Amino acid sequence: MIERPKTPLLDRVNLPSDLKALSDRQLRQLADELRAETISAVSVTGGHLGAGLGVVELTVAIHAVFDTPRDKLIWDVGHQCYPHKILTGRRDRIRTLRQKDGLSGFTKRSESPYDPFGAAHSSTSISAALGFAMARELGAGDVGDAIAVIGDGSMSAGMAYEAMNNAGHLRKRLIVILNDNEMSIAPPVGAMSAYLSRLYAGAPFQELKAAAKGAVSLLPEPLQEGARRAKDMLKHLAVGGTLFEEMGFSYVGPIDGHDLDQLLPVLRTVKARADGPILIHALTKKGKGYAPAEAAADRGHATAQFNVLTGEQKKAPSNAPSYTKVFAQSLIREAELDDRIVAITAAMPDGTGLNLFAERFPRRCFDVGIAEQHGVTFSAGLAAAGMKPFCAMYSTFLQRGYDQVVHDVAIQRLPVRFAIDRAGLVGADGATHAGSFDIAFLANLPDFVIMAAADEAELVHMVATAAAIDDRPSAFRFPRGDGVGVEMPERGAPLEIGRGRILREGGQVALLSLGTRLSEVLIAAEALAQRGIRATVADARFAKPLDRDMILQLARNHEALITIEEGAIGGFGSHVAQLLAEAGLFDRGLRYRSMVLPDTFIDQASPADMYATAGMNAPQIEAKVLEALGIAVVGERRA
Ligand SMILES: Cc1ncc(C[n+]2csc(CCOP(=O)(O)OP(=O)(O)O)c2C)c(N)n1
Ligand SMILES: CC(=O)[C@@H](O)[C@H](O)COP(=O)(O)O
Ligand SMILES: [Mg+2]
Repeated sequence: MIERPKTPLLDRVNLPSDLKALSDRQLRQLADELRAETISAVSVTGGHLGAGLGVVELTVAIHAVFDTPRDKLIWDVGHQCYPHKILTGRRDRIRTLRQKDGLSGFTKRSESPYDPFGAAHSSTSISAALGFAMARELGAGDVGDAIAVIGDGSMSAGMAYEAMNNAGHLRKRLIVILNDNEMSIAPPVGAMSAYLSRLYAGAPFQELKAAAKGAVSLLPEPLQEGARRAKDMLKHLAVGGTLFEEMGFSYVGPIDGHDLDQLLPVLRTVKARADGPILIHALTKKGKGYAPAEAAADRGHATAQFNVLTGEQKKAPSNAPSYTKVFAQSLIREAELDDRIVAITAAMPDGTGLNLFAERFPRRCFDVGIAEQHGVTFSAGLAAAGMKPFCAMYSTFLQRGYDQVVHDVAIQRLPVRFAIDRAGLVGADGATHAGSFDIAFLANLPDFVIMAAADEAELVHMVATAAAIDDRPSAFRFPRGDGVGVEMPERGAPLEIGRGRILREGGQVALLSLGTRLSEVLIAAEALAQRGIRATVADARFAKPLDRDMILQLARNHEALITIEEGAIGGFGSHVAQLLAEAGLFDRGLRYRSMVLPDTFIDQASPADMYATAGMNAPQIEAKVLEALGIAVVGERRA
């Protein structure tokens, strides 16, 4: 178990500059304390545990050797940055991680000068670091070294190679640390992952190669002797380069990323001698030093609050299945009937539920790595060849594949089905992971069919509908978390395309909901009834094509029409407004309001709190109706 040292060094460290006074032996002690503090903090807050535990020694070594914040340390994704936050003046707030008004779970420029570049989506670090490096070369600002720390999973994304390609061409000093723990969220896939494993297996080969190049001193001490001995042998051998060297990087490694006796000398040497792009390959263990994390299938990637002694997580009980599970089970049922159905995930098999699909249909499920752009076009290729691809992505990550959605899918009218999980506000991951934009960025594409599930039963039908749409692209969206507990259909029945449904007849005001705000709308309608206001409630089901007949009827037969959706401006409400304007209904005095996410990025909190901030919970819907009808409420408190 984790033991707290008697004289904590961590108490003497507030900023990285405090590390400069510590000996290497003390840095080792500090690393142990930092690991214990990280575990303790995450046990209280929940969050990304395994990745941070894997970089504790790297974090200490980088801050001990380099001069942050002048040197720019850029963590890829940023989910491993908790130890970094503790060492950079944020220890006093570390138990507010991912909470409302607390520290972000990722790096964030507005939070600290030690976070020079924010992240949360992967594979951006080398590009950003190269930007800093070139700004330094051009004399801009007070910029020292630029150091990107990128994981092996994040190395599967095209952006990382685009950046290395550029860096190899520019040939300026740039430090990339490849944090290779042989894990993404799930075990990593792909040829690159296999290549890194071969480099790992070939550690002695690196000694030989370094010897061949006379670069022995760049190796950590324990490897130097072997390399020296190998030198004679090498006189007669030809030694090839790693992929990184072929791309213009010097390559150092692989080294043990938990051994400060290797990390410190390598980083010091690199700091003293690097004169171009250099990649340090560090081997680490995700979850290192905390047995329950090391033993977990995901190596403790993300966790709820937990008991430090047992590792047991505290999870809230639920009476309803998660939307993700309902999607996966529905897709499996459809796929049992149609062997053209295939599923695609970009490194999120568990998060999208496709792990279940893969168990049932291993040959029909593709994990393409963190490669959303490729995943979309790969799906388009499958569709063009007559398959029925379900491309399952989180709303926020689909953003990365937008040109592919437009150029490869929509323009060619290919029937790719986008299963968009984590639609709407997601909670603790905050603004970077909010699924705010997909309705807007898809609904403006000609011929797309776009659905939003109001509850988990609706989701079953939408999966069946998407399976049946074979002549054009389609998408259905659903939120993070559990359903509302409605009765579930035996199996999905395809919906009529572009038809909504009326759930409650009122007559005075019409509330037209798209997605899971429906339950809040129904609560608001009930509260309005208590005031004697009769509200009609409709579920649009489709953001595209719109149910024109239903919407025009609602507009003509009510004093006011209010739309509500879990998406940013420019989505469903804008399309409804366009329809109403074209039909001349504004000229006839219709009171129309559109409730959308506000034009601001909302920081992390619980989803309910975030929706309160967005003004989209039941009391705020009720207030919107009163305002639209011109009814003043005096002396009432509103949530
Ligand atoms: C563009 C994008 N797609 C997917 C994700 C979800 N995601 C977060 S971390 C992660 C795995 C990263 O693996 P790696 O870089 O090896 O870091 P590790 O967790 O192993 O330290 C994934 C897929 C993301 N953050 N960004
Ligand atoms: C860092 C990252 O991008 C993922 O780990 C993400 O936090 C997962 O989110 P879910 O918990 O919604 O699957
Ligand atoms: Mg990894």
